[in-house]
Amino acid sequence: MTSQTPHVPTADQIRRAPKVLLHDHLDGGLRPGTIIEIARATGYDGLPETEPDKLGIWFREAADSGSLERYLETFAHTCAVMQTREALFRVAAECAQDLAEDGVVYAEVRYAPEQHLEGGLTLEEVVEAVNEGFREGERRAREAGHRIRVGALLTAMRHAARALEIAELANRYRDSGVVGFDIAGAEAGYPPTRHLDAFEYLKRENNHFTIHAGEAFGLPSIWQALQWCGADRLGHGVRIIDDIEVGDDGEVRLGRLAAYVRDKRVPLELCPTSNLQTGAAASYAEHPIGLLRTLHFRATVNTDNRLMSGTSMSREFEHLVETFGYTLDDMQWFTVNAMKSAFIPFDERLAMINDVIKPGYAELKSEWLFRQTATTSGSASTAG
Ligand SMILES: O=c1[nH]cnc2c1ncn2[C@H]1C[C@H](O)[C@@H](CO)O1
Ligand SMILES: [Zn+2]
Repeated sequence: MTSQTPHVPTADQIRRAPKVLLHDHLDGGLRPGTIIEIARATGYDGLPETEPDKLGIWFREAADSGSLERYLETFAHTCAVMQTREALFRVAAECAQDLAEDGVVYAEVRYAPEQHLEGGLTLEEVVEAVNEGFREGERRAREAGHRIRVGALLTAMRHAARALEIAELANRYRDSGVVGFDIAGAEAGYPPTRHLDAFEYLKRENNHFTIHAGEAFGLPSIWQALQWCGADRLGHGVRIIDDIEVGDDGEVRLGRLAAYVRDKRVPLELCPTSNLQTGAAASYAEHPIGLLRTLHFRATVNTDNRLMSGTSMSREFEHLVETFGYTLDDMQWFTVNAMKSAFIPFDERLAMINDVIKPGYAELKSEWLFRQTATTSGSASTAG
């Protein structure tokens, strides 16, 4: 009987389960206490709160605006305290530590180097400081008994005009810590094709990129990202739901674009909580991730901005487990999907799946079985 019962994970098991994160912004994941300390040290006096708990709440509430543009305004404060080598190193190291502590075993963390030049750093110095911070965070995590690998994605801001330069930067550091490229920022009015030269350059270099598309703007943005720009993955891509029809009888019909995304196994970097804040979805229950998982799209679960959303990988999964009744098998499915879609070489992805992810879930499932057996025999003996 127990073997047919789904393994619904506890909060502790969700935290200990190996998780893979493809979409997380470095400037969206700072510890509130770190923001306050760096602001004091560097003389930034624009913070709306100076006590860590209150500042954390402020970010969550300010980001909870229902619009991507207003959500993005909060990054002025995090970027303001990420303008020196020391600050970038610290933020990156703490990011790797926090993710490892949360059970993330592989992460691709993105940031826009062009937003960290106000203190006089060069683009190269920014990338090197962040890379060194990630290595330090990985080392500290190892010391604390956690295993994590972090790769950087370099983002270009879509309203600016530095995408080719940032793409070239990503290509220069591809063998030293940078695994790919991305564009982010306000989507409406800034279509991906504005930066076609950067994407074409990366394709000629056989490099990888993802594009924020289908978050605040719908199908045309996704279509451009895939068919004009050649994106390997979609940042969000949640609005692909607009091309899926579910009839009253439950019959599902995919439009041409949705069919292409599913047939080609295009990875969707879904970020449920972030979508609730920017208005892309009304509730967890109504979030397209439920249907996309049922239809076997290459869906992955992500945090987007842990500070602005007050979230973590574990919390995202907690919401999904609570809403959709997901089991350890579902968690493993999302995690393997993410690992398959990472930008590191195939053999390294495979090794992560076979040596870390599958054994990790197998262990949790056997724990679960043990617990069930103990409970059943316990109740049997009481009854008897
Ligand atoms: O969800 C997002 N959509 C578009 N842009 C975003 C999102 N989250 C963060 N950004 C922007 C703000 C950051 O300053 C920038 C680089 O990480 O990327
Ligand atoms: Zn994002």
